[in-house]
Amino acid sequence: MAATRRLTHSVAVITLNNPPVNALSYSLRRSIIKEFVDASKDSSVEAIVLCGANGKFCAGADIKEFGSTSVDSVSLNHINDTIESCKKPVVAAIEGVALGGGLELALSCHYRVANVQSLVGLPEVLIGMIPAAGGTQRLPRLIGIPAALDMIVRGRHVPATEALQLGILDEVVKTNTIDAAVQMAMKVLGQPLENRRLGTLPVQAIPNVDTFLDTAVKRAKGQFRGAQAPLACIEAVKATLHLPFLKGVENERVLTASLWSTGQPQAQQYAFFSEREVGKWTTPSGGKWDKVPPKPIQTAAVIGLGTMGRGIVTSLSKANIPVIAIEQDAKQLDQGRQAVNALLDREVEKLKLQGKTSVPGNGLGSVKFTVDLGDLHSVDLIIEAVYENMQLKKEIFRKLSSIAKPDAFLCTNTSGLNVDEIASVTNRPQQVIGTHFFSPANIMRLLEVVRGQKTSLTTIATAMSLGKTLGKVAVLVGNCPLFVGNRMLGPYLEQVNYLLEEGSYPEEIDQALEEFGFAMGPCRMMDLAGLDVGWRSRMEQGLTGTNAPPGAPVRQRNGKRYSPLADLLCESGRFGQKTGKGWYQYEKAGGRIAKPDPWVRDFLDKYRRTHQIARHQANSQEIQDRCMFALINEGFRVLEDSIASGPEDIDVIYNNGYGFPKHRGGPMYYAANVGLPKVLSTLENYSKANPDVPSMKPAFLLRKLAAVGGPPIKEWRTQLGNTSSKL
Ligand SMILES: C/C=C(\C)C(=O)SCCNC(=O)CCNC(=O)[C@H](O)C(C)(C)COP(=O)(O)OP(=O)(O)OC[C@H]1O[C@@H](n2cnc3c(N)ncnc32)[C@H](O)[C@@H]1OP(=O)(O)O
Repeated sequence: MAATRRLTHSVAVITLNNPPVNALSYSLRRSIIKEFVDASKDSSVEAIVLCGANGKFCAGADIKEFGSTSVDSVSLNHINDTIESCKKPVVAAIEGVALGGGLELALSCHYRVANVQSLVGLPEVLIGMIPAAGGTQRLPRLIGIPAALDMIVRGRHVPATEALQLGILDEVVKTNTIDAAVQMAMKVLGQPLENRRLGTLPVQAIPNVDTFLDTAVKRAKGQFRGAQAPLACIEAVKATLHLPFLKGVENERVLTASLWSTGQPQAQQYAFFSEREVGKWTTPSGGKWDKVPPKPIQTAAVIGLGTMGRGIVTSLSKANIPVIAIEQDAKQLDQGRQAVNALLDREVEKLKLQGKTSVPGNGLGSVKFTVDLGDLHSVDLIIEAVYENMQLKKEIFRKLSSIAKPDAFLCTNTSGLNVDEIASVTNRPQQVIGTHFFSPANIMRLLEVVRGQKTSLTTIATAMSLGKTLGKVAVLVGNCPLFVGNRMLGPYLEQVNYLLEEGSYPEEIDQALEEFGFAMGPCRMMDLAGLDVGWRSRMEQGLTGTNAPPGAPVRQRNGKRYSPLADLLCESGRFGQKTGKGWYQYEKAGGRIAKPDPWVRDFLDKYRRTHQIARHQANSQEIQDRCMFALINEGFRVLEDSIASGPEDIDVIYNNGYGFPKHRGGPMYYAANVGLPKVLSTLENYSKANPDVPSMKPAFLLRKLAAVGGPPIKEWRTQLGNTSSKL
């Protein structure tokens, strides 16, 4: 990891080289400053170009070095100030990415030339930080407060063409970026540099700036629910209005220290690295991500064009994979076609904004709509996405066995059905795998890849690689009812129901969990998903309806506590958003604006009277603890059963599929942070008082880890040691 220097004409080209992304580690920074100072002193050098090796400019500070106690004598701020004040023109040649400290470095150069394919941005907020190497001070001085604030608070990766329009870049090129930067350096020789030093420029005034910033704070509080970094970003940008540049940079440092003390950056950086770690899957049979090459997927098919199927088709097309989309009859096919086309139109609009419409077909894979399963004879991978019915799925997989080419992969999009049972009806169980997409599938980042007993390593590698191609974060999980995410949701929602029975109202529970940081409280989530889904499943399990055991106590099943509340809502036609009524009332069937419903309050009050339940109104802390610890406890059981290979996998699933607040790291990271002994004792107390709620009985693994003092999360895997593996 070093910066190297060569001379082209009279231009010194300094190349940052620290694979894979030229992160600004301590040693790279030391090397950059040495080469830069040497070049600026060298009389044969008239101008300097900064560029990155391996087609990338720089992805910013080395996140792995954050929090390290080593003395940092070469700060990025020092480098940036040295560059900016250089008397020779300095040009940044941006290829690939200039992110975070990478863009801050480029902003301290006097000119910026970028490749048309490159992305620039200040995404520090996504790892719980602010751009603290002068980014919050230089960018507003360059492009104005509104545009800078938008980029910094959202952490957006901005395509080069947009960055050119914003004024971040001086030139965008399609061919050799470094040559273009050298040309630019030669062209500007002799021109004054004063107005190119962003740190010396005033920030452009905007009308009603205070109102503008207050609105930004309100919006960020609503949108990011408890995350401190977006607010600190606004605070830092605001300082450009009343502090001189150097004081503004000092303020960045103070804000960073204060953020660090909240623990949120550490949690978000754990989440960042966990997302990358889950791609490095292993299996106990010795399979490993870097040993098993995936098969290329040139064509794909999706069976079923309901909500999930439409999103999956769109997702494949977006990744430029030609898709065959299948429905069972002409009417449903037509509905599916219209819906997919509408989704694809939106994608084209987005590509237009990114200036990417010159690619043939707009860079989208073609979609062929058909009702003929026979059309699938030559596709590489088929995703079945019909509704959750085992018999129907088996029937389709039986047919696919004879239709699909022998080496085709068969995927089932299920949120919890047994992948082995589906695979068992095929002539190729080794090529069958579960791909659990999350709705809307063209937007949600999570993909649970569910491995069956007979799934081959090549099939795993191919499904995991497909997930990456689709821009998703794919997590390999074992096959058990409901897999990881939905399985953990069970005990969480059980607590929600018990809290409702005991005296909380839906809006109080939602408020407590939204304050915790969840994107959506559980009652609104159940309304969105449809209360009838769980009701049907409970009927099938014989817990309610005509199959329920005759004479069973209303609030008990098989000796365990049972809440019939959701069944009663469904019996009165309240299925959630789709019927305009559920735990809330909506403006119309299919409406989205949830309003507390006096009917529900009345219903809950009557229910308590009928069952003589003394009202207990839990406060926010109790609601959060009971729901979170129920979720976490099941997470430990998932680990005991080896359904997920580590706590990071669970956290990635929850952060990306269930709206868990990333600034808390994920449920398992949160547990480690709260302290496992505390989680254990809370569960023990609850369990003693409620022996009929087995889901709250502390998991064995939780006890085991708490007994050794609750080690840091990165040490948990070693304790998982001897568990029998289903992966
Ligand atoms: C104050 C704070 C300042 C000044 C900062 O600069 S904070 C850092 C700001 N930068 C970022 O947040 C960028 C983070 N990186 C990314 O968004 C992406 O990695 C990428 C867009 C740069 C590349 O994406 P992709 O091609 O998909 O590759 P991966 O994400 O898988 O990354 C490849 C490996 O590089 C490691 N990596 C990436 N960025 C950093 C970084 N800034 N510091 C340290 N390491 C980084 C990443 O973990 C991958 O590592 P391996 O998994 O391969 O070991």
